[in-house]
Amino acid sequence: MKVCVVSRVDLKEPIENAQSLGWMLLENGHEVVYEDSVASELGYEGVSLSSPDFSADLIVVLGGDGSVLRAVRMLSRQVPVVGVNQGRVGFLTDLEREHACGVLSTLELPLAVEPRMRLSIEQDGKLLGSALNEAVVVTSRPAKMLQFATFVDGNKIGEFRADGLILGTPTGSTAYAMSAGGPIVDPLIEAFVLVPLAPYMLSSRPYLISSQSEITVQLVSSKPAQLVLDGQMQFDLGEEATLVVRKSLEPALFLNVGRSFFGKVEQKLRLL
Ligand SMILES: NC(=O)c1ccc[n+]([C@@H]2O[C@H](COP(=O)([O-])OP(=O)(O)OC[C@H]3O[C@@H](n4cnc5c(N)ncnc54)[C@H](O)[C@@H]3O)[C@@H](O)[C@H]2O)c1
Ligand SMILES: Nc1ncnc2c1ncn2[C@@H]1O[C@H](COP(=O)(O)OP(=O)(O)OP(=O)(O)O)[C@@H](O)[C@H]1O
Repeated sequence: MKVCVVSRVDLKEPIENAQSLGWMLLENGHEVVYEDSVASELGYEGVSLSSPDFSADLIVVLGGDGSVLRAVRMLSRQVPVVGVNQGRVGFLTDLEREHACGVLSTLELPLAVEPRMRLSIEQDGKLLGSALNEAVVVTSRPAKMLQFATFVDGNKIGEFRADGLILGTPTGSTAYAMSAGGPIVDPLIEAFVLVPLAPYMLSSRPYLISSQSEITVQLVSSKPAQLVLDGQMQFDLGEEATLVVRKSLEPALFLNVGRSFFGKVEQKLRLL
């Protein structure tokens, strides 16, 4: 099996662990490559996840949620990913450090994989990018409200004023959408979660919408706004921008290590 090791590079410990994990995998007969940024820290030649000819059977990410989101985003083509928690929360990292070597040394092909829905976001027919957690539209000017009109398959579902709007996936339902009052969604369900951010109305409810639908978000106000994908990619939206969001044809692929989603909700999110 060919394994690509990715690590956050802002801390020494994950880089050292990436090295020892790589050695352990080699001893177990696997081929090991390192992603460019960690490879350069270790003095190796690395591989780029975004290269069109990148290939691996598995990507092991040492880091937190940001590192997993980053790795999935960089991939030119989705391959199975598993995170080893070296972050604060690590909700998307299914392996804790103490169990990582034990689990990874016993892996064999074919791997058990869980597809995770992603979003595909377009503006004026042009693809802006994909998101595993969410697309957020927020005002560029703090404490100013935006006005949105939202449509599902062309049918208007509402027009409201708010600080912003989150359009998330089940994977993202435990992230920003949760903080904004959205439901926790089992990632085995495929759906969009639409949650307004601080809507200016007496009552507002989040929506759970079929993944087969096409969602349109229209900025009615002409105030400056930004689109942020997974907290990592930012776009300035022009006046009265219209975004179309669909289910991406390429889901992220998470290695299934048998960790219960609801167990993680209890262990990692109850006492944040
Ligand atoms: N108020 C909020 O809750 C809020 C605000 C901004 C961004 N975010 C989230 O941060 C994500 C980016 O993560 P980052 O680590 O690069 O940024 P970050 O460093 O700002 O941390 C965001 C926090 O959200 C957690 N998180 C991220 N994805 C998660 C998921 N799917 N389930 C549960 N927890 C999750 C991370 O562990 C981290 O503690 C964005 O996609 C967004 O969902 C949350
Ligand atoms: N290989 C990398 N190269 C450069 N920056 C990286 C790399 N991996 C991660 N980062 C950045 O390092 C920072 C910390 O990463 P990460 O989100 O994984 O840890 P955390 O915030 O401690 O954990 P969590 O998100 O689980 O709470 C983030 O800003 C992330 O984008």
